[in-house]
Amino acid sequence: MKDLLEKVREVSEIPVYEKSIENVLSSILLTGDFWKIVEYSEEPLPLVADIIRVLEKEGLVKIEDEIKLTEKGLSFIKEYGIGKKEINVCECCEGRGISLKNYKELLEKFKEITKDRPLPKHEYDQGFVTPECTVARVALMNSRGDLFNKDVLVLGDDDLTSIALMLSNLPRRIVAVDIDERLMNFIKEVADELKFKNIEVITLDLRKPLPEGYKRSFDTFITDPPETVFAIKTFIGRGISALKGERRAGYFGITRRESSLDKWREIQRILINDFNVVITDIIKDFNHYINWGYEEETRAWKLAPIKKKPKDIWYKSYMFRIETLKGSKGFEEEVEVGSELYNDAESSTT
Ligand SMILES: NCCCCN(CCCN)CCCN
Repeated sequence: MKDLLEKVREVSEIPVYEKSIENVLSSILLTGDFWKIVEYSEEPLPLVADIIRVLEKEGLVKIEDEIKLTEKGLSFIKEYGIGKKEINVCECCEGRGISLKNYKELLEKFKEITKDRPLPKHEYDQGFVTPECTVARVALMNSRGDLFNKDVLVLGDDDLTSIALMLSNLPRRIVAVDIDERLMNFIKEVADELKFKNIEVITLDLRKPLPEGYKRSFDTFITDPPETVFAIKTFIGRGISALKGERRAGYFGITRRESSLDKWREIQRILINDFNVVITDIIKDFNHYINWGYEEETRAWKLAPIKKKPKDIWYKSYMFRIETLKGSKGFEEEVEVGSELYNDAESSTT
């Protein structure tokens, strides 16, 4: 295992541990599909690709139309006592811990209204979640008392969370921010259809601080950012600077597909030390992303050992909920970045 570790370290910029290799091997025991191996391993995609290449060079796996252990690989896992990955996700709530029993009608209406929604655009790292996820976000936020008669800010809305919020009629006011004209027009049209008055749809460049009128003006924000440190600061930091004061809530998705645990620790340090907020929830695989269609244009495709598009959902993210307390503060500086907003060593689907 030690020399395997060394060989992966030689080729990968991402921190590698014995556990990383163990996670990949135990996932290969479960599936030969590359995208599902990435999902079950919970390691960043580029690292999984590096590990599989080293395993192949060492004769432990063979790569044909799927990824399989060789005889040598099977004796290796026996020697190290590596077991098959076990998935125990609740069939009823898909692991979210949120029941949609009060939202059945809203879910059907949401599916109906969004059936010809704008499709994901590569340039903005778009990839929307299933309707069940979007509606579960409303159910989650409402169960925490963060929606009824509250002012809610949606930073980036290819998931059309603002439409589910309008259908719920819970918030007092909604502001949806996006850089993509197609999404803004779509949301505006739906607001007109629903005769929903209390929504504002605007474009902001989140690399700049929020305009005065949006600072300290909301009770709740939700965002689903790319996961470079810059994006965490601009999307989540701006969201926190938009909150009115103490004991307000923020929600955002953080994935394992494009963020190692080392980056997770850095993100959590920024939340605790820079933004001085408290993390109240981290819900594994709350968000399930529908395959976005532009896979072949991404780094992930170049790294994938088998050039087959993903069959089912493999990209998921954890839902974080934070609350502000005394001394919490957002991010008010300007950032001068271009593609570094979307790309770092661990990202691959942007
Ligand atoms: N590039 C395709 C996948 C993008 C996922 N990220 C943006 C999702 C916007 N709804 C979110 C990653 C988790 N923060």
